[in-house]
Amino acid sequence: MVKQLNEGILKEVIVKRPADSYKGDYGHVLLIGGDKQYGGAITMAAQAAVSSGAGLVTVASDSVNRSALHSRVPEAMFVDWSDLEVLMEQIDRSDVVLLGSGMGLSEYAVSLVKRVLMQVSSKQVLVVDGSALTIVAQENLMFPRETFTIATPHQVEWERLSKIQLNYQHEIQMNDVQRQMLNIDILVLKQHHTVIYSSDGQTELEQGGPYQAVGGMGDVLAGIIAAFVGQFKFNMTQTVEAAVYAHTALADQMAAYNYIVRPSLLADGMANFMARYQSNFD
Ligand SMILES: NC(=O)C1=CN([C@@H]2O[C@H](COP(=O)(O)OP(=O)(O)OC[C@H]3O[C@@H](n4cnc5c(N)ncnc54)[C@H](OP(=O)(O)O)[C@@H]3O)[C@@H](O)[C@H]2O)[C@@H](O)CC1
Ligand SMILES: Nc1ncnc2c1ncn2[C@@H]1O[C@H](COP(=O)(O)OP(=O)(O)O)[C@@H](O)[C@H]1O
Ligand SMILES: [Mg+2]
Repeated sequence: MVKQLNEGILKEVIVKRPADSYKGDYGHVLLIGGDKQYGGAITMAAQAAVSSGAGLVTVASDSVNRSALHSRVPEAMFVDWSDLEVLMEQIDRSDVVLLGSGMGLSEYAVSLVKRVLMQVSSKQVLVVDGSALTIVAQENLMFPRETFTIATPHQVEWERLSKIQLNYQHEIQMNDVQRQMLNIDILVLKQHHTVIYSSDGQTELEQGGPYQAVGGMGDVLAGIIAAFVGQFKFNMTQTVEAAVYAHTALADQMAAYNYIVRPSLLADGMANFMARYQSNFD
């Protein structure tokens, strides 16, 4: 049976911060993506990660994106992704690695995806989005068994990965079998009513609408998920459910007075949204 997500998940997961905590308690998130064409995608993911409470955010991207990223998200650190030695050190030091938003499909991107999948260990949580999903499918790669892996495909990315055609993706059982075969711990199958698959079962999101059909909306979701799993020491499935619910609940609120929801504004609105839904709020 597919459960429906509701607002209760936010109060379960988004807790008030202890007074004596510091940035190291809230996760070091490394975002790898953004080629010469898609710098905006990784910038929006970084914006979302910072605004959703990640303690430390580092972006590894094509060097062409450095100043644009810093002008929008000065909180984020930057690594040129062509410096593999530094990048591998950054992976070892991070709690969460988000791979793929705006990464593109170049030969270098393919080699980088292979390298990152080899480097991550049981110490990191891996979030795989966008082009990295297409690369994994095209190159017949496997997600690493020892690393907790969250994949966030839209339906065509899922078709490439799972070989399940779009028309058959309502078959819950079939998607779950493919999830397990691919070593994906949590599958966020994005669509009009997004479904989350994990060993805890399936949950569906009833909220959301076409005002979210804007390029970058998925990149922002990936950044929110990465920040949530980096900071909330809670059941992993529920943490991802809270991230998915928060992303769309805020979009619904913004759509009350906007024809479409700009992903970058949604990213910036997350800190305010989380303050309004945190539990133990005095
Ligand atoms: N500002 C930036 O930098 C941005 C950068 N971005 C980055 O771009 C990279 C490529 O990602 P992508 O999703 O744009 O392209 P891809 O994986 O080829 O899939 C599209 C193909 O699938 C088809 N399609 C059919 N149904 C669909 C559905 N429900 N949902 C989606 N697609 C559907 C669609 O059909 P068509 O629309 O052509 O008829 C088309 O043939 C990725 O790394 C991403 O992060 C973007 O986030 C945008 C903002
Ligand atoms: N009509 C819709 N109803 C509900 N959610 C939508 C709709 N269209 C898009 N979305 C949401 O927007 C996001 C789009 O993700 P994705 O296709 O990866 O975008 P991008 O790669 O451009 O950032 C997903 O979270 C998806 O569920
Ligand atoms: Mg996407």
